[in-house]
Amino acid sequence: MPSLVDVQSLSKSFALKAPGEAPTRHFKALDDVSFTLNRPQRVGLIGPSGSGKSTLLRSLSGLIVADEGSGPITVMGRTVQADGRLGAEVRSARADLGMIAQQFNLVGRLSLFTNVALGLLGRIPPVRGLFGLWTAEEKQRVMQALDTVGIADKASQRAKTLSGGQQQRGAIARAIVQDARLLLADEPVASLDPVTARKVMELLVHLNEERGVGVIVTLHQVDYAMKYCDRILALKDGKIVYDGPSDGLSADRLTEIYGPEIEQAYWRDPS
Ligand SMILES: Nc1ncnc2c1ncn2[C@@H]1O[C@H](COP(=O)(O)OP(=O)(O)OP(=O)(O)O)[C@@H](O)[C@H]1O
Repeated sequence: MPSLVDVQSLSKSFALKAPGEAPTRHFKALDDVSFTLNRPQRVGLIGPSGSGKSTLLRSLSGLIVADEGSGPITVMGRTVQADGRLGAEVRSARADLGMIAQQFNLVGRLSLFTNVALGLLGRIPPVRGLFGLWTAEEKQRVMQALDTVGIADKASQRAKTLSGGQQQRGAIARAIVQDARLLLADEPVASLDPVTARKVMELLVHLNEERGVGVIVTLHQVDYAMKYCDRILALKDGKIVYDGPSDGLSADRLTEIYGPEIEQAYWRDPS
């Protein structure tokens, strides 16, 4: 069995330049990052602001192309990118990747139902999706996914009229319909209140435990990462400084990783 995701020697540099001037130097946002998920775990990706978390997630999905010489990134054995180029199999690798961002996950003017049904696009002829010609079985699948995340009653509502938490649940339903094997979530609870945030995190745990979906989630709240994830990857200055079980990360180690930002890294869960 190929690993769910494998990242080898991933580096990503950005040019630093003033407007209108040639780049003066390069800055490494990711520096020789390697890790593997051999089974569907819940990985909390943490680290201070600017440590490279989003850059890593975007590299995993092929939205960012890494530096030349970076080793391959594979998802279920298919190459997303290698040596600074997207792989030939990137489209089929993406079919297994679900993505959730902090905001703007859904197309506002489309109904929640249509947004979730768009998760089918990688697996059906595009023209059918374009005209919304879903089969009865597909419609049922969409409604079941909406039911799983608890917002089936909102199916016909335009996405832009949904609350932030409902939109996040819609994005999770879309990943369910897509039958994603790995979910990449970039600060999915950052703009939510603690109660809604908890519900969204619990849905990610459900996806992982009941459906065997691997989850890599960036979180500003270290306590959320420790509570809901079984593995923590901590980044600092673009390097992995911790990769291990959530209960193996001591408060001292966290303070060392976050520095003065540690004060803001906790969102004390009221429960
Ligand atoms: N397109 C870009 N051009 C130049 N620099 C970039 C670009 N994208 C990211 N960076 C830089 O790379 C570093 C890592 O950014 P990234 O967004 O991955 O950090 P992060 O850990 O997700 O931060 P945060 O927690 O604040 O969201 C930062 O210093 C950022 O300014």
